[in-house]
Amino acid sequence: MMKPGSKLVTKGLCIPLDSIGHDCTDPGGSTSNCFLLPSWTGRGIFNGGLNLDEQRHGRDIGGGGGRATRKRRRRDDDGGGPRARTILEQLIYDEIRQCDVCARAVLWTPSQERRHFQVQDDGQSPEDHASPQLTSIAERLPGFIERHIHCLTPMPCSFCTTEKAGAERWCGSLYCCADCQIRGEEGARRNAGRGELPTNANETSVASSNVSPPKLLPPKLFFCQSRFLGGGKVDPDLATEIIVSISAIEGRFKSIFGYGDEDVNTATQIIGAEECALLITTIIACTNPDWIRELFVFSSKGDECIAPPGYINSGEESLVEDLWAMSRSHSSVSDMLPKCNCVLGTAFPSYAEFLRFYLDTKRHCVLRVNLTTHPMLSYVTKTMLTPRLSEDERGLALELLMSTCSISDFDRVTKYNNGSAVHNEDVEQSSILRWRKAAYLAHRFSSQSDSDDSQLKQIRSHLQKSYFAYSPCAFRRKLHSCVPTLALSVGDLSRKGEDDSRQAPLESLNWLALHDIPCTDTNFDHIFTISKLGSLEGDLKTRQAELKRLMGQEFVCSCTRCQVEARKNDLGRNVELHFNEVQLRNIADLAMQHGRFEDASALYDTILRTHPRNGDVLHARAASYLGRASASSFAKHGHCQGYFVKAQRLWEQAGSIKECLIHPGIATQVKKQSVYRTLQYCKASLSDETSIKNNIAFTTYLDGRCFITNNEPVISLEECNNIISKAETHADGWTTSRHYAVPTTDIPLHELTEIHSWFHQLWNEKLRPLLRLQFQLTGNESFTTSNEFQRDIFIHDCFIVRYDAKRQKYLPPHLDESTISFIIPLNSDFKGGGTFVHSLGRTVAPTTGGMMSFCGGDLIHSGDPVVSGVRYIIAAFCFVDLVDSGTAKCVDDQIIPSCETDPTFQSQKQTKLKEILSCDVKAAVNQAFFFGFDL
Ligand SMILES: O=C(O)CCC(=O)C(=O)O
Ligand SMILES: [Fe+2]
Repeated sequence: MMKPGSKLVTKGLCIPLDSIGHDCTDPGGSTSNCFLLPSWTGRGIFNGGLNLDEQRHGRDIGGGGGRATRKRRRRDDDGGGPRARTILEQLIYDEIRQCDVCARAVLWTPSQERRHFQVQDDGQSPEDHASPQLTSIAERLPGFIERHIHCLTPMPCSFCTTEKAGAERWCGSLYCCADCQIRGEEGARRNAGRGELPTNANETSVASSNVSPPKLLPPKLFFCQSRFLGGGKVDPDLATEIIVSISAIEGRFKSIFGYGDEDVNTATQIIGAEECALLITTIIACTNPDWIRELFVFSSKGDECIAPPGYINSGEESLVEDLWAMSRSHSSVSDMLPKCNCVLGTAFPSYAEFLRFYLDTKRHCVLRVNLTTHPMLSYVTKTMLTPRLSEDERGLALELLMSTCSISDFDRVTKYNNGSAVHNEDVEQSSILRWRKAAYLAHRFSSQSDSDDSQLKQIRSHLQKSYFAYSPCAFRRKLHSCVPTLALSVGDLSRKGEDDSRQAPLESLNWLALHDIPCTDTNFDHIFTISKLGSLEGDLKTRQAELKRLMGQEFVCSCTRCQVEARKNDLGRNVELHFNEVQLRNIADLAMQHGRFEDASALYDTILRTHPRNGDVLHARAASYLGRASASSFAKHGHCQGYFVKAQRLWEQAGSIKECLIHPGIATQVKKQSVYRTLQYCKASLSDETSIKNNIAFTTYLDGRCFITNNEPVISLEECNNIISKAETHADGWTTSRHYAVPTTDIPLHELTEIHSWFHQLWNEKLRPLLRLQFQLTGNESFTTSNEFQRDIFIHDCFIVRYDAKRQKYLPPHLDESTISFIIPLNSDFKGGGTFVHSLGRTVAPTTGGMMSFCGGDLIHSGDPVVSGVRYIIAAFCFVDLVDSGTAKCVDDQIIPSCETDPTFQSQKQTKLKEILSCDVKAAVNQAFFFGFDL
């Protein structure tokens, strides 16, 4: 803290006007020490929302310079009341200019130097060397100077983050050390030519201060999906810290606006609901400049609701620039909140008016957001072009979509599909996805029975609700990392751990721990990092280039991921790397989430060199093989290039390591291997199998990518009923979150012990030969690399699925993680349902006990909504892979410890396995730890 009485040396001064306005301490609104800021806020200013609109006068600060598209309205009605005419105000008017650094209104001293504050901590009283007027202000308003001395307290530089005494203050909220100050090349380029402000070309300080600070971006608002690894946990002590700091912000929010949770309506009076909704557009847009135009267009809703024409398609002085400028202006909620006072109790008549206010003041507001106009949803409306739906139905579908599908879910589903190999004819998939989903929802709506009315009402009331959203800019000062620990996540904390996250309403923004965050460091800045990149999926070069573009040419990211990737060639080799296991693990897990399985494999291998018995890493390593297996194109290779078999062998070996027994993931895989006899088939000789003839007739669709059996079932009606009854009486009940992106309500077959031997026989005698025949796995060796290998089909996951009109009715469009999937309907006493295959353009449903088989990883399909009754099916994900004569080893065998052969251990293992598998694996998987705050 600066000592009282520190000397303020002002060689020219840049003082954000709004901070002066806020300094007014005159509760009665007397004129003595109030400032009126003419036409600046676009509304009246301080003092309890007193609207001084009519009194606005003064010079046009924009003055024709600055940004061409953002000229301030000039008010020449200079006849304001006495309040407007205090000497002080006049002084200030004379000194108002637009700061060329922060682009806000500032006081400007006659010396016209573009320097900001400098502090000399010599214990002398404040003094202004350059401006008698300001000295005069200082004398009359001691608090005013104090305030700025306070502001000049050495701060961590916003750009390099080192705390430096005498760091300079760029503007209302950015602190920049001298080193960074001269680096803002990007800013300088952008500022060049905006010569409206008084300059003195002969003074070097002018030249150097013509440099804008490097751009700092708000965090990207992205939605974390935990594919294999279930999110992260945060050390409880750290979590408390964050919650404390966040509630402090929230407390500030409440005290500023003077209301608590109960008085939520106040907030909508601040800015109309419509505007709020559009502001969240802005907020989201701020997180990704590339979205802005699109989002603004999509969020247009009639004339009063669109951004003024000048802001769209206006070339280089575009909205994007403005938005970035805004995001630079404030660094914390407490910094920005006081400035919202000026509009307390008012609503903007139109979006244009609001936007003008927003852009002119550059105030990030805490807002109430009405989700009915959420841009994401408008976007959905726009692309929802289904001919099946009438206008009304479309509206209803949209409503229902909003109520049942969180953005994160929407994002996940589309991402999931976009990320996978998709056949050419499915290029329209994303729009199909949207309308298809909407169609389901419309369908669901139209099938609402009377008893569901209350649910509908609930949905409707949910839609009427509006929500608070903090601008992510508030958290802008968090450090960037290409392997961030945090992401902002939308959702309701009270529902954490619930099975169906798709149902979570968008009631809060939370910080989501992307992986475990241990409390190892007292410097939270380094622990809590976010990504400022739009996408983390790029390689080192791409990311560094993008970061330079975003943060300034000098910016070099030195996060662990960048460091590790710079040494990519050393991964997996016997070279000292100096990265710890946790760091490598986080980077590898991120690669898994991105589907960069090769990168992930190399990183896991590196960890396994030093921690060969780490169950988590072995499991993840096997999962990376499986990822590569499902990324292999069946059409191109005809098999998984050995990766499925490698994954299985690794799980087998991991399951034989003492330390790995307690690992639920490995235990499950080992159990599946024994139920589906995966390894037995992997090692079996195929000669006897190829002779199996199948006499089950089927019809071929889509050039051999989809088959449906004709009339003869593969399992009898009695068998179907038996499975249903076994499933319905299964002690552990139905699971709803086994599959990460599009979960079904199901029971895995490996849990239904009573039917294991029946299923094995069915697989061996009917299903496997039939599938081998359909997908030509026999007699077509052109896909294999040598005579040593033959192709075969393996089950990776098989489960009984349950749909009903009241719980899970349908399954959204998706691709399976499989080479081949099959579906066997177990009953027919329901309405609706069936498998919709998008390339076929219709819903297919084999007879009960019949089988539909298809390239699950290539064909988009979905489960049509069940309208009444309950639909049961067996579904399975299978992989086609290469099998050798039974002796092949994984290429990476050397990194895997050998199996324990001790017989005592083997029997302990069996007991332990049973124990693990009887416990609630679901709970173990749902370990993501959320922390944050309700809004
Ligand atoms: O319900 C259906 O017919 C489709 C099921 C499905 O696609 C799946 O479980 O992956
Ligand atoms: Fe599927």
